[in-house]
Amino acid sequence: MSGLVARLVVERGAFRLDLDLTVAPGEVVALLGPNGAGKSTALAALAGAVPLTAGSVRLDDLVLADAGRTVDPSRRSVGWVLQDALLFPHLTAGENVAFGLRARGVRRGEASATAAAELARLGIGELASARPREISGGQAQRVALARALAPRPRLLLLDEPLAALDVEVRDSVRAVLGERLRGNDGCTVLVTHDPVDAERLSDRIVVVERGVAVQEGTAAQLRDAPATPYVAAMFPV
Ligand SMILES: Nc1ncnc2c1ncn2[C@@H]1O[C@H](COP(=O)(O)OP(=O)(O)OP(=O)(O)O)[C@@H](O)[C@H]1O
Repeated sequence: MSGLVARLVVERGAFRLDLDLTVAPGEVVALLGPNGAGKSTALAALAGAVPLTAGSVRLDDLVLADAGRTVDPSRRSVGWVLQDALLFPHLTAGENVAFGLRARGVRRGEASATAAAELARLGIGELASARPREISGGQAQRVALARALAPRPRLLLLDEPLAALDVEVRDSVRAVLGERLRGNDGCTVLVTHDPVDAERLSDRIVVVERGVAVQEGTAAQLRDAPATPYVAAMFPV
């Protein structure tokens, strides 16, 4: 079966995450939940940055992780974007985007052409030669998204990618990201505590509270029949 099929069991002190997650190719699934629910832990486990206590992560035909084992990062087709762009300050925007492609063995000319095309898709083609200190926070986050998307990862992990942005900038980056995700054939998992991000960017929302999924569905389904007070508060009628 293609796509992501994961059972994530992670124990961190007193906290236990126990989450089943499947994402079809082309699908965007949002993990929505309050602080400390385990969303970032789930994403880090999918990325191989946190070991599984039990369970497994399978992406297409490859097992990326199971208890006590993760596949070498070079064999994982995974892109990860965090709240802060974390660009390399000494590289231009185009070089930042090309970096991941070069690391995968893509030749310099092809990597820079692909990087330029990806920056253009995210609406910042004119910034390819700019350095991170010359661009705004919203532009930097678009560069970080371009860097993750350019190698066409089979799995894209977005951890609160809009949370650090001002409201107006947030709306425009959300719109461009939504458009880009609609044309993406990989699996995407978006972590957010913002119901607007979840509703606008995902096909399906999984609500996580205290390490477990309490409900899943579209925003309309969650609004119609909220399973917990948190879901009711996030999706008022
Ligand atoms: N490095 C760590 N070591 C031990 N426990 C941790 C570590 N990181 C997170 N935790 C614990 O794991 C639990 C889940 O945290 P996590 O960051 O995954 O939640 P979250 O839903 O992403 O919340 P937030 O929105 O606040 O980031 C919390 O109880 C937290 O204290």
